[in-house]
Amino acid sequence: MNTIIQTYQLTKKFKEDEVLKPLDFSVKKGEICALIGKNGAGKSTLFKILAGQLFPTTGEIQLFGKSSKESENEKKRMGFMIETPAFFPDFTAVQNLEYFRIQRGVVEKKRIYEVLEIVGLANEKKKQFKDYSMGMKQRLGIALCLLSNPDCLVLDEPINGLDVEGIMEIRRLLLKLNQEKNITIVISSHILTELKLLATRFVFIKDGVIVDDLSKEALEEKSRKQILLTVDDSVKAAQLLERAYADIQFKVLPNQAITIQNHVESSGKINRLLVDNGVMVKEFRIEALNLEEYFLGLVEGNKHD
Ligand SMILES: Nc1ncnc2c1ncn2[C@@H]1O[C@H](COP(=O)(O)OP(=O)(O)OP(=O)(O)O)[C@@H](O)[C@H]1O
Repeated sequence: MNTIIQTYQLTKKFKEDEVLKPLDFSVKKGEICALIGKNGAGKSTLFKILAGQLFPTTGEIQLFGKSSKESENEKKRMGFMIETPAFFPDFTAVQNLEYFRIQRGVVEKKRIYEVLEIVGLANEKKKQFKDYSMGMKQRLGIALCLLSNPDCLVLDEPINGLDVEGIMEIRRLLLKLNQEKNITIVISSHILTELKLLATRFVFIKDGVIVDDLSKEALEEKSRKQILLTVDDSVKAAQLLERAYADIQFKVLPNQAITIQNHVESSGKINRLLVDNGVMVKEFRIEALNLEEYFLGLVEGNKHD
């Protein structure tokens, strides 16, 4: 069974507010799948539904090929960190994990020492949770997810608020879990540069809709180039572009400059479109696009600065 998570036409409404539109989201075994979207795009809502913390309004979820109604055993193969767990501030890592181990009644005590070893906290025997750095706290959260020996981890913004060192520690840990322990990972974050270093697949969500779904290679290929043009009337140029290409992704920059992230292969037609409609094109070139701009183009849509 290669598909670990699959949703079919999953929707979620809060009163009249449809925050997930019919969503087919899937994760395959071995992937590190990044879920990328702006605040409020629906990432946590999707994760909470997968974790069983929220009910979907409509739609279906399968975990490891079993429908959610019959997937009690499959749920145990998942580890979720959706909010930072409520650890006891005065407890050490071992005491905190022991509390949750007993509460969940899942595993032998020796697993606590194994997971602390995995997340690099095995030597922090005496330190209380309140004296941990943010990175250590997040790693303890991941250790808690690992207690039940899951095959798949779902982590909602695990690197939020961490400094560079903390982020690197989490990256190393997640890569180790994926590559050495064969754990599939789903991760959301706003730190795009970090996701690029980590993820093998990129799913972009905007207003509850998946707007793109790319492998690492496809993302690199797709985001390689953009058109940069300078015109005498960027507002008119923007209107012409929108009218000619419904799905065009572009940004209007200061000084009458515009960058266009897709339709790069139609650069000649775009130039002619503008000129034929009375826009003076002062500069027109194709340049390399960095990945951040591609990410932002997708999750923000056309942006007029
Ligand atoms: N319990 C709730 N009741 C009503 N609206 C909610 C509830 N939970 C989330 N929402 C709304 O659903 C939308 C999606 O929220 P969600 O937390 O899933 O976004 P997100 O992509 O995780 O954002 P962020 O990056 O800020 O965490 C938002 O408009 C939010 O206000």
